[in-house]
This record gives sequence, C-alpha cells and structure tokens, in this order.
Amino acid sequence: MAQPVIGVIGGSGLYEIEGFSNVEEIRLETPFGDPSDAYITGTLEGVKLVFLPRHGRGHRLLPSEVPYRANIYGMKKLGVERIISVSAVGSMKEEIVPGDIVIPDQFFDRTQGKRASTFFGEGVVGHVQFADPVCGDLSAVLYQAAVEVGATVHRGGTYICIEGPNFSTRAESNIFRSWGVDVIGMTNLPEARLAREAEICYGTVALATDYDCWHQEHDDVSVEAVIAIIQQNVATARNIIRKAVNRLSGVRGCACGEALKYAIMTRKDLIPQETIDRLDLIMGQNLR
Ligand SMILES: CSC[C@H]1O[C@H](OP(=O)(O)O)[C@H](O)[C@@H]1O
Ligand SMILES: Nc1ncnc2[nH]cnc12
Repeated sequence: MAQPVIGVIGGSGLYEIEGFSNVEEIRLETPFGDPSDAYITGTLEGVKLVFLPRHGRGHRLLPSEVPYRANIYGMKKLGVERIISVSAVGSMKEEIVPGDIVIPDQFFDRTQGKRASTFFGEGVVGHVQFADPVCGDLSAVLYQAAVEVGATVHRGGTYICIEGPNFSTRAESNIFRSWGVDVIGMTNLPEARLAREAEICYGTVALATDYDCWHQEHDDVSVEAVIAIIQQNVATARNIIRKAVNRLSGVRGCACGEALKYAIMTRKDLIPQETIDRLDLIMGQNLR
C-alpha cells in the first residue's frame, strides 16, 4: 500500500519547512482555481510531507482571499490523508499566554459568507457531520508532540473564526469572551470544513501571539506584536511537526476517511456529469 502523505498548511510566519529531503516544488491547477502557491513535497523523518503556505510565499492573500477549495483539492490530489494546520491566534483567556500552543477541538463561525467553504452545490447536495470538526486522533498526536518538545500546550479549546482582515473591536472581543471561546483567528474554519468533505483528517497547532484587545494590562493586538511572537516560536511549531509526523505514518483508525458515506442527498441519476467530473477526485465513488 502507498505510504500515507501528511499535509502541512503554514499560516502567518510559517512560509517554509526546514529539514526536508528529496524536495520538489509542484504547481497544480484545480477545478477550483489555483492554490495559494506551489506545493513543496519532500520527506521528513522518512515520512512523505506536502507543505503549502496558506497566504502564499510573501504573504499575498487576505484570509478571505485564500483559495481554500483549491488548496484542499490539491492536497487530496497529492495523496494527503492528514492535514496539520499551523496558525497564529489571539488568546481570549488569561491562562493562554502569548507563546503558548493550543490544540483546538471546536470552531465557531463569525465569517461573513465571503468564502467558498464547500465542495457541494451545482447539482449535488451533501451534509457532512461536523459536531467534532477536527480529527481527535490527529489532535492527540499534535498535543503529545507539543508536550514532548517542551511547549506550554492547552488541549482542546474553541477557535472563533472572524472574517478580518481587521482585528476585532473591543466590544466584539469582550462579547466573544463572554461566549467562552479560547482563541481567535481568521482562517481555519473553511479549511476544516473542506478537509472533512474531502475525507482528510484536520488538526490545528495554534500559536497564541497576543491577547487580542480585551486585556487591560496588555497592548492591543498589532501585526508587529504577532510577528515578534511568531519569530520567537516558529522553531517550536517546526519541532512539533517533526515529532508528530513519525507517529502519523500508519493507517488511520478514525472516521474521517468515511465522512461522505451517508452525506450525499441527491439522487445519483440527477447529478450533472460536469459536477461529477469536477468532484471525481474528491468523492467520485460516492457520486456514481
Ligand atoms: C498576522 S495576524 C492575522 C492573521 O494571522 C492568522 O493567520 P493564519 O491562521 O494563517 O496563521 C490570522 O488568521 C490572520 O489571518
Ligand atoms: N487577535 C487576533 N485576531 C484574529 N486573528 C489573529 N491572529 C493572531 N492574533 C489574532
């Protein structure tokens, strides 16, 4: 059986992975447009890895402009079964200190509907389960890897995903806190949705960079502060990936690979051929 491939989507401050061997750059076209950048493939610790910088090299794409569908489609095309997202987030809780790592297990959607976040539509209706939006097995491995590299890491937590690109107002920040969320970011929710539809495991390594703008004893979030914390901690994120990949090379025992089994509602003979052709790679066997 072919060796499973691990995908890494690098967020703000993580535009490349070091220590890869057999490096290749692969530029893909997809039915959903061009991905954020070329995929970098290689091996790390003997495991096949595919890396993609979410905002493109040089950070050119807004959170709302990231071509999420193309990015996930490309990962699927390259054989990826598990995606590790690395992301900068604001902390919404006192005890999550900038520099800490959080492995979120829930998302809350505050985007404004500007992002294409499903592969369904155009003649095929499907509804995947999303009560647990990240892969529990993958997240457990990421948590353990973070512990082992000596990071201060929080297991579980709710990531509220805002549209951006502006950071939140103080009123928003305080209201989000009253809802009990743990961290705030602008990117992970569409990725998690699309990964589920593509039957790919998804887990996040969230690096807390700031206290957003709710904390009276800390400065309000700024890009300058976010970048400074990321630069201090990017090595930790890379070490977590290095530790985790070793344990992710086996066959999956989770249900992520069967997310579409009972998800599709549309009568098969009514699904347009064009739609089947576009989605063949993602869910072909579920459409015929
Ligand atoms: C540079 S601060 C705001 C920016 O950082 C996060 O991006 P990512 O999730 O790709 O690390 C956040 O979601 C915003 O896009
Ligand atoms: N405070 C914040 N709000 C949204 N996205 C972020 N990324 C890092 N810090 C953030």
